[in-house]
Amino acid sequence: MTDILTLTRPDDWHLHLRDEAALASVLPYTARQFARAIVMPNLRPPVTTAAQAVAYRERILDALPEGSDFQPLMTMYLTDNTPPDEIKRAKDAGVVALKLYPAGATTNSDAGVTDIRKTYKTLEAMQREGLLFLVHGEVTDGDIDIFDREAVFVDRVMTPLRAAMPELKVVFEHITTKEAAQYVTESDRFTAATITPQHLLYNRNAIFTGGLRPHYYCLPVLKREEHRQALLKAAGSGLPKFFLGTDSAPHAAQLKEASVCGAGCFTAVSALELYAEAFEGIGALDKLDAFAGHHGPDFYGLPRNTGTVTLRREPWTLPSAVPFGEAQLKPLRGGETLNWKLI
Ligand SMILES: NC(=O)N[C@@H](CC(=O)O)C(=O)O
Ligand SMILES: [Zn+2]
Ligand SMILES: [Zn+2]
Repeated sequence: MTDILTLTRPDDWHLHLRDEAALASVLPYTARQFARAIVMPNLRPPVTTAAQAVAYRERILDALPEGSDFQPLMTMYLTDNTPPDEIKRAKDAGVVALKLYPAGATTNSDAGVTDIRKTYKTLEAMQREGLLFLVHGEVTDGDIDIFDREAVFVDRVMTPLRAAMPELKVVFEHITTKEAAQYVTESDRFTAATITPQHLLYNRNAIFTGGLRPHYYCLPVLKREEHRQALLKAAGSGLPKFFLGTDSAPHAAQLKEASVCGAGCFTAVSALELYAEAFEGIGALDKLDAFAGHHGPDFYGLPRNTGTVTLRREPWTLPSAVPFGEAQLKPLRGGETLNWKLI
């Protein structure tokens, strides 16, 4: 049995850092575990211009702990009205990707895209400039069952999008279904996917075990066990199309535990430990290094990190709550024992 895991210093290819006091509270956890992260733009108001992305990057760098060399990789929020010529400015500003939030799909998505065809001119500019397109892959029609929204997105949006924009690099973010895993597995080298720790570790029963558990509620929502098994197979396959993206999404505990609970699981405190548990569960610990440290930078066309991090088999108790500005934040699995520990 392996007791020490040495991994290439990893990156988080899907992360929510928020802003201001919340940003200052959560950033150190990610900066401790990861060298770089793709920072999601769904602030209020969203990050829709290159200038806003540059300003947000400055706020992140200012909030970093002394001596940290963590690097935020910036994204912009695509709207129906993002002008194609903003893409050149984004590229020059070092923005690496734009994010698709179908309007109304998830947390802070009200300014999102109402019909993807409205954005095709801008997507063409991205394809030309080599910016990536990151998609929250759920349709939002009220008549589609929430558990089917990702599978329907594959047919209604992904397939036509790929045909229209064949050389645009697309990351299908936080995939949750066997349909999405299969779609990405069978697609060409321009399509990849991130997978979260919660979708590898839990099926939808986790939301309802002994009562309603808001901290297991994220979007896309946890699915049936057969889907979790398909995600484990994809993550543990060694295929370079699948890589680590925590989707760590902090919401104050008082808002998670309210009559209407925001979507998002906060996993930044113990992300690598949670992935190690998931990979160990399927006997694929040897595949974690490439999933966490190689496939992401290779797909983004960025250098892999040098240096390593070490996980040790050592039981420890995850704090049940951590400060979040003036409020509190409850990590997924808080108060429970984890078997791996980042040292
Ligand atoms: N994943 C979530 O449930 N929530 C994310 C938004 C998102 O990634 O969809 C958030 O910003 O809170
Ligand atoms: Zn999302
Ligand atoms: Zn997210």
